[in-house]
Amino acid sequence: MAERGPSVEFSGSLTSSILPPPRTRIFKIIVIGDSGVGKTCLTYRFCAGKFPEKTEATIGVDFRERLDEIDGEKIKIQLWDTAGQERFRKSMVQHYYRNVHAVVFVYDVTNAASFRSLPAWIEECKQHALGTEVPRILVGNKCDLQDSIQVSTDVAQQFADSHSMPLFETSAKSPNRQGEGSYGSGNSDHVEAIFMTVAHKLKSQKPLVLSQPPGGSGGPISLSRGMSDGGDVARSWACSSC
Ligand SMILES: Nc1nc2c(ncn2[C@@H]2O[C@H](COP(=O)(O)OP(=O)(O)OP(=O)(O)O)[C@@H](O)[C@H]2O)c(=O)[nH]1
Repeated sequence: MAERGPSVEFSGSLTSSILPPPRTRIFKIIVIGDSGVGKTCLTYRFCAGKFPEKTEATIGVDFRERLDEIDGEKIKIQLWDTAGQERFRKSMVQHYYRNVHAVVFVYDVTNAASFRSLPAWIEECKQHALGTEVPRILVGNKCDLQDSIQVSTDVAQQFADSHSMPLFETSAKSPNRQGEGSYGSGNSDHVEAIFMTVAHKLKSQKPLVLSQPPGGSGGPISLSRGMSDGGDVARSWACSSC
């Protein structure tokens, strides 16, 4: 009869010193819309906490990241600031759409053409196999320019409803006008709250989708299927915190 070897019991503290530290989940959120609507400024505002002094047209894509703790879990919110100009997008476009967790469509409330372009941006997402299971939101930027508004909240809301997206109106430049939180008669949302709402939404979807070991971007990235709900996620969520 074979002898049993010594049994080893791990105490809680020993276990925790042996197990690798928990991985940091990464949420990849792409920000798309016409050139000049303020994608760079919005992503900069969220990641750096301020409005950039000067911006230039994005070429290809820029990444901005922010590490947050949501319900006790470290989450890396990775914003992909994509070029609005066609000539700066071409070679990169397929990279934007790989392993995307959420999409932020941006238009400029003072530029009706940027609003009319939205169906084309939605179509581009569709062509890259991004379905409605991937949470999408609509952001009307530059609400600080109250005298130049060309896209009313009503019209934007109808569009958002017809595409099952929550609508947020904001300003990357002065997101809450010294804390008043509103422009004119409408409400405007903080840039911070908008992206955090997306992150909370993603966090509430169970499976690990894209993860990276702690300690930076050098390590391997592992992938697994996400979006357990199966149903039409975009239809079922809205901003609760703004
Ligand atoms: N008043 C005002 N101006 C803004 C706001 N957001 C951006 N801008 C200005 O709009 C211009 C374009 O902003 P960007 O963030 O570079 O626009 P973009 O969408 O990233 O443009 P591309 O990189 O070409 O796709 C800049 O001059 C910004 O200063 C805002 O909330 N209010």
